[in-house]
Amino acid sequence: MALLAGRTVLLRAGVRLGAEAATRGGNGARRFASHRVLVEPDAAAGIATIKLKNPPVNSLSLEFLTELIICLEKLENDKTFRGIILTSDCPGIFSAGLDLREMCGKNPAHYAEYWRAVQEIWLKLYLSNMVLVAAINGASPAGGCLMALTCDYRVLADNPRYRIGLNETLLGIIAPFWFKDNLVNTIGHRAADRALQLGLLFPPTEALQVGMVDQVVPEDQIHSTALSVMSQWLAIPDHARQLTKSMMRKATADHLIKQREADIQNFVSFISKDSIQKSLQVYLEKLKQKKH
Ligand SMILES: CCCCCC/C=C/CC(=O)SCCNC(=O)CCNC(=O)[C@H](O)C(C)(C)COP(=O)(O)OP(=O)(O)OC[C@H]1O[C@@H](n2cnc3c(N)ncnc32)[C@H](O)[C@@H]1OP(=O)(O)O
Repeated sequence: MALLAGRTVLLRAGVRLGAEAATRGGNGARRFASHRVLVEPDAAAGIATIKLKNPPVNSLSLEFLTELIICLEKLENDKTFRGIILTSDCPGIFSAGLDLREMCGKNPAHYAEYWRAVQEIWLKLYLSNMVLVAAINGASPAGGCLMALTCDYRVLADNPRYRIGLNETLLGIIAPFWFKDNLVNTIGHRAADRALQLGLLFPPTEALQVGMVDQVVPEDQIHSTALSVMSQWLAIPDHARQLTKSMMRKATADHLIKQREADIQNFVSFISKDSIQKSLQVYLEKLKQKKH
């Protein structure tokens, strides 16, 4: 995949992305943005803040995931940056998780392409050499929670509506083994067993108690807290921290890498089942009717 600044690019995945915009930020650093992924660089500090902007709920569509993957590749390859703060530009929502419309009423080739992108974003985030701090400023169910779980540190804004967890069973679907592995590594086996089976979405106090997040702070302090955590982590020599991160995470990532194709086939056959399609459609319909 290649990104040509200022041009429209056609990606291997067949997703057409709009032109990349580049402007100068307040500190003179280059600010770049795709349609849905805003990047605010602070070159002097070596930190880039990624703001997810796919309204209304930052659902992870194929196009959105593709933009995010490209953005992470660019930052990973740019020696200026040693840390990323991952946050949302959509008020009250970090991310609603995978886009249910990508998993409903499509063909097997589409499901396979979509799932490969989901795997890719997880691997990119989970194995990033940079320090990743999630500044979770909104609700964060399922795939939204998974993205946060890939980070090295999670700060959650203190608002009871901002629930976080892997709620897949509530939709009649099953979190894949690598979602489970990531959760177990974060909160331990017993808590993950309970949380996954019940599809628990934890409000901030409980999320902190169970270890799903590392810190809960008033909403207006979320970015400053993320910055101060980042500076602690960046005080560690990169090579030592990176090798340690890799030692801690490699086995979990390899578990997926070794069976990526089988995992895709498993997803495609599961999601194509009539009963699963029906459950997802009913769930989507309920979401839509909630307002009326
Ligand atoms: C081996 C097989 C393995 C299969 C594993 C598959 C793994 C899947 C992991 C996932 O991530 S599945 C997605 C799970 N996500 C959710 O359950 C979240 C659902 N959404 C919500 O709970 C709420 O929307 C919210 C995030 C709490 C926000 O609430 P709010 O009241 O602010 O907004 P809404 O009115 O509910 O939604 C606005 C708008 O957005 C649509 N929408 C919400 N979530 C999604 C989504 N995940 N995908 C697609 N669209 C979504 C919602 O339908 C509304 O649409 P409308 O057209 O404006 O009515």
